[in-house]
Amino acid sequence: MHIGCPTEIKPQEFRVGITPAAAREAVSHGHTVTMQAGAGLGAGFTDEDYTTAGAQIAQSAEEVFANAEMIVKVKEPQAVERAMLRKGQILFTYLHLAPDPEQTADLLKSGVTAIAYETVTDRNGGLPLLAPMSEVAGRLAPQVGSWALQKANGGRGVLMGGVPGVGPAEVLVIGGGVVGTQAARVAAGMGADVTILDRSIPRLRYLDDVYRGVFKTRYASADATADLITRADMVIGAVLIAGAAAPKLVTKAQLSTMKPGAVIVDVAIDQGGCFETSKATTHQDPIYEVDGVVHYCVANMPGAVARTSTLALGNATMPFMLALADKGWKQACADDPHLLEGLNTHEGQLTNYPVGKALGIDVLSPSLAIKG
Ligand SMILES: NC(=O)C1=CN([C@@H]2O[C@H](COP(=O)(O)OP(=O)(O)OC[C@H]3O[C@@H](n4cnc5c(N)ncnc54)[C@H](O)[C@@H]3O)[C@@H](O)[C@H]2O)C=CC1
Ligand SMILES: CC(=O)C(=O)O
Ligand SMILES: [Mg+2]
Repeated sequence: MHIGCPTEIKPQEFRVGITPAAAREAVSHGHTVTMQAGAGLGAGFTDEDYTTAGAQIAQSAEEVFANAEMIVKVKEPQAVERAMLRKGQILFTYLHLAPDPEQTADLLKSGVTAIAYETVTDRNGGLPLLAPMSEVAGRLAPQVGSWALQKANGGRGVLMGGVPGVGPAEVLVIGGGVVGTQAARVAAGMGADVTILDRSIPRLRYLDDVYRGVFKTRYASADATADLITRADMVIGAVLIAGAAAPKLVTKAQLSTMKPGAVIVDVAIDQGGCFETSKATTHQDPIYEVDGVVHYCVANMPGAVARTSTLALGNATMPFMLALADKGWKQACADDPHLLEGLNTHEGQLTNYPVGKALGIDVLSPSLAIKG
């Protein structure tokens, strides 16, 4: 199969969809890999690293999109990229369609067969292609949040760990999955007083057992959320219902109950965000203020640490990319029901139920799509 990997064009996105190691494996399986010139530079990989691995270099994105049977990327295709997709082509990348009707309409119109990293599952109920980036974003969240807490950035001027005689920052993490756990670990490591809220009691039990008091856990009732946000210096949004639009857990009216200069880091922004006042921002202009509360809502946080993120994402996507290339998407998805859950669009039809529900679009069952 001819696999193509363009340079990411989302603002300040420095990751790349294929590492030289993944290119080498694909070539050793008999596939052709074409990288857009310079695609790996932001992550520290030169064109020579790719040609040494057996890949070819194309001078433009147009050339990559025109020739590849499968496009492997990181972020959702931007409008100019969507215009280059076609029926019969596979797109393997993050999509986050539930909060994005425009992108969904374009993908359906193109006829492309789109497999979204974030809805591929594993046998433990996890999301193996989201998890590595959730680990990165979770570990970054207290780091960017503590920067936003500084006075010059509009924050309360509170130091995460406090100092002897002065208490630490209070950090509330809503959602104790991959992002939430990593965020809580790092915030606690910085010396903050951390509480995790989750709706899953088994998950709270696991966190309590494993972390033994490094942070506190609370059940995420609306009452507990309303109470804890009034005390927090930083609130990190980390909930997910796979594929679906994020539930709004803090309303605009509730912001006035928070401390002036408190910081919200809404990591769940890529699924629409879990604060009513969240809107996606970029690394170039990451924060804004609503009712005295600083909001950080960057939808591609891992792009900030592109080298680490590219290596972690590449490790996770490679076996799936190889299966798609070796067998073709229909056989690969027929053999692996977890990969089939990644199928979001095929030949003009939506094939993911939570996305269909969020957008009010009829869904073709993915198991019928592979038979068609
Ligand atoms: N902004 C960015 O750059 C990035 C964003 N993300 C996003 O972060 C979000 C979280 O991802 P993961 O941690 O991997 O998901 P996960 O599935 O591991 O964890 C989500 C947690 O939220 C909990 N939850 C669901 N509804 C809840 C509610 N109403 N109240 C409290 N808890 C609730 C679940 O029980 C689960 O423990 C996703 O939207 C993901 O796409 C991930 C990576 C990068
Ligand atoms: C998960 C995601 O959206 C990202 O890594 O950018
Ligand atoms: Mg996005």
